[in-house]
Formats: sequence, C-alpha cells, structure tokens
Amino acid sequence: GWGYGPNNGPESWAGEFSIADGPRQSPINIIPSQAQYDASLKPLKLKYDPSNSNGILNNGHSFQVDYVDDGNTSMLTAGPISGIYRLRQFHFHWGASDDRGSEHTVNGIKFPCELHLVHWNTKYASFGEAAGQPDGLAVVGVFLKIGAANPRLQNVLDALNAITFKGKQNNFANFDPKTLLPVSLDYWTYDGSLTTPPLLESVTWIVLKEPISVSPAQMAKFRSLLFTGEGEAPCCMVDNYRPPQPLKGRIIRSSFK
Ligand SMILES: NS(=O)(=O)c1ccc(O)c(NC(=O)NCCCCO)c1
Ligand SMILES: [Zn+2]
Repeated sequence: GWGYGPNNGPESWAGEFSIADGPRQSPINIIPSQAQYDASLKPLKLKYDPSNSNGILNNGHSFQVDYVDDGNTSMLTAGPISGIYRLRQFHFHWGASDDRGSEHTVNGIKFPCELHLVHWNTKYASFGEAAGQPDGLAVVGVFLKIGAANPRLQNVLDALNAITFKGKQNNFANFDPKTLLPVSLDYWTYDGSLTTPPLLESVTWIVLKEPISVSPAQMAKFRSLLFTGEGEAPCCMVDNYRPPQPLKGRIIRSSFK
C-alpha cells in the first residue's frame, strides 16, 4: 500500500490515485505577498468539547486523536466556510530532522511539524460522504516551530508510548484541541485536497499564520513512533509529509492584511 518510502511515497501515488495530478491538490507553498486579503472573511469560530475526545491511534501513516462526532458539540463555524463542520480527528506530519516535516510551506520554508484538525460539513450524513464532496471537509493547519517546549503538546506526546506500533490505539480522554492553537487565528485559505491517498479534492484549507512552539526533545517523541506493526522489521515514522503541489491558478486568500 501507499506510504512515504522510496518505493511507495508521494512520487508514486498517481499510479493508484490519478487525482494526485488534479487541479486542487494539497499541500501548497504559500507566498504571503501573493495572497489576496479578503475583508469578507470572518474570524474562525472553534467550539470544542474536551469530553468528545475518543482515543489515540497509530494508523500506520501518522497518529490521530479521534473525536465523537455524532452531535454538534465540537465544531468549526464562520471563517471561510458556511454552515457547521464537526471535528472528526486531529493528527500531525513531521520530519526525520528539524529542517523538514510540514506539508504546507511559507515562502518555501519547511517547518519541522504540522498539525491538522479535520472537520466535516454537517450538510452531509457522515465524514465518509462529506469526504467525497467539494465542500465536504475543512482542515485547520497549524505550523510547529522549534523553540521552547510546548506544555500543551505534552499530554499528546506522553500518550505515544502506548501506540508505538501500527494499529495500536489507546484511551485519550478529556483533551481540548483548542489548547493547541496559537494566540492569533489569522489564516490563509484555499480550495484543496486530502494530503494523503485517496487525495480527495474536498478540503477547504485554513492554514494559520502563527505557529506554535515545539522543542527538539518533543520532536524526538514524534519520531519514536513506527510505521510498522509489532513483530515487523521496525521503520521509524518520520518524513510522513507530502511536498507542495502545483497551484494551478488557485487564489490563496488571507483573513488579515
Ligand atoms: N492530511 S489531511 O489532508 O488533513 C487528511 C485528513 C483526513 C483524512 O482522512 C486524510 N486521509 C485519510 O484518511 N486517508 C485514509 C487512510 C489514512 C490513515 O488511515 C487526510
Ligand atoms: Zn494531515
């Protein structure tokens, strides 16, 4: 199956997923000077209920924290979207070293890690249905930048010891993902896709301008995970990022001047 290795990585995904060469693929390189300020863009409204957190899973590509999404208790509204989008999960992408790891880049700069908070449009009946619709998903992307240790990350990182191997999951209760957001919710937004197969072109991307901090020691915790399952030859879960894709005429809008 697809992955991030030399034989099954992003350069090979078009073989099985032809949309990989589609018109609205993600991630992209964001050039702030070329983004268009849109005064009609509203501030993001995020309302999360920590009691909805429903476990942490090593899915063999990243790890994700899943949320109960059978009600409108954890949701994203306003910003560039209309209607209510429910939080489904959050996950990260990171590098083998601090000089790479993010999926979106800014003026060609790679960050060591990128957080994705995944939401789906409640005009559809489920995440799965929404994922196939052009306005089905909204993902908030947050860059992590090397600096002081981030205490907000620590609960998540401490939970990784129990999910080293692909397929491992554990309880992860009462976590408010709002605590992972930076002070400013200024954002860039554009129409894009899932950054992993099936690469569906159903994502309104909302990338925050302000990064959050992560220390080198905390980055090492991300890199302690494995792509591989128990009993398999171990392969470190690192460099699980897709590089930037062609913009193909898309406009990036900014919520800020
Ligand atoms: N990186 S992303 O654009 O925010 C993103 C958000 C939600 C997703 O569902 C995926 N991709 C996905 O689920 N692929 C199926 C198997 C993956 C592991 O089971 C990617
Ligand atoms: Zn992602």
